[in-house]
Amino acid sequence: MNKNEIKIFSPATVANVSCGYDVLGFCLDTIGDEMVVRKTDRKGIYITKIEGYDLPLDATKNVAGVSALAMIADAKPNFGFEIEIYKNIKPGSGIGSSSASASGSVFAINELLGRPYNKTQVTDFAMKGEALASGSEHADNLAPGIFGGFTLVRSTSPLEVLQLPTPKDVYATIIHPQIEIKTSDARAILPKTFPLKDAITQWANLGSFVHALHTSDYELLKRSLQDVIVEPHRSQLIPHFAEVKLAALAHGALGASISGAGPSIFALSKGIENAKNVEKAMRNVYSKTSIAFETYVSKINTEGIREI
Ligand SMILES: Nc1ncnc2c1ncn2[C@@H]1O[C@H](COP(=O)(O)OP(=O)(O)OP(=O)(O)O)[C@@H](O)[C@H]1O
Ligand SMILES: N[C@@H](CCO)C(=O)O
Repeated sequence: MNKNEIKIFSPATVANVSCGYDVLGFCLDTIGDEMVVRKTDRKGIYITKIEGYDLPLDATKNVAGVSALAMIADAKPNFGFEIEIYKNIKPGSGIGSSSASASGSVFAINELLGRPYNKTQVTDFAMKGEALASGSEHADNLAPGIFGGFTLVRSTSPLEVLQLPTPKDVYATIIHPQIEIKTSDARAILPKTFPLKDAITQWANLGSFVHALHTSDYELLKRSLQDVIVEPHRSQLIPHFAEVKLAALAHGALGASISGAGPSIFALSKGIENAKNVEKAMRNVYSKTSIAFETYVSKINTEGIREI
């Protein structure tokens, strides 16, 4: 018997991970949204409650509704769904706020339907919602949320997601300065073409990063966490980015860069003590400014979205 209602935790995620613009991502554990989804007799998708941030209740204007509508257009159930969203991830934060909603609704509906779709298909429906927020279909926040751990999106059409191994001692530190950067704006400022020598550097780093995950080679991980394509352009949108990055590296981070489209900055470290030292160093930089901020230290969440 399928359930009538489910409550889920939909975690925040870090996309790009320095060397993997639009393809690489990982899943966090200490911050995420909660959602309740229940079956209802009236057909369609109804967002009945949103707490935390001011977002549209209209299902066609909310990423959670858009992905859910795409799923039910395919599944054609003879009932509908009500969605309640309890948001903790600030929209425009760079840690996958829109992605958590777009993937959470379809994960939950798939569970209530008795899991007719596999994780790749769930991600495909979620991409329809994510496109509403960013103006393009990309899955580098969605895939780690749905699959857990580190993921690589080899292709979006057709969608192919590779689940990568998570070395057991890797921890993430996030600093989120409370300014908003819209993903669509951060995408618009990027050049359309790049010098071949930069592309070579970037794909060498991406390949090495994936190899480092497979072999738990922390020194290689450190050398690979570099972005010569996107960071030089987007870092100008984030106050004190260079100081935060330098502070993180000086206090033991393996690497640091912009989380997704920013303004959040992430660092990866070996061991939780290093990750906490990096948090302190990052906080020191912003403490000297008038910009409000939040920080998080998190293990890599290898499960992804889960029922609670
Ligand atoms: N359920 C929702 N949750 C969050 N944002 C939503 C939702 N529905 C619609 N939006 C819109 O999506 C935009 C935020 O998405 P955006 O991709 O810019 O931020 P983000 O998801 O935090 O960033 P990133 O993808 O870089 O991690 C806002 O304009 C917001 O109004
Ligand atoms: N890869 C995306 C992630 C943000 O949604 C970007 O950086 O624009």
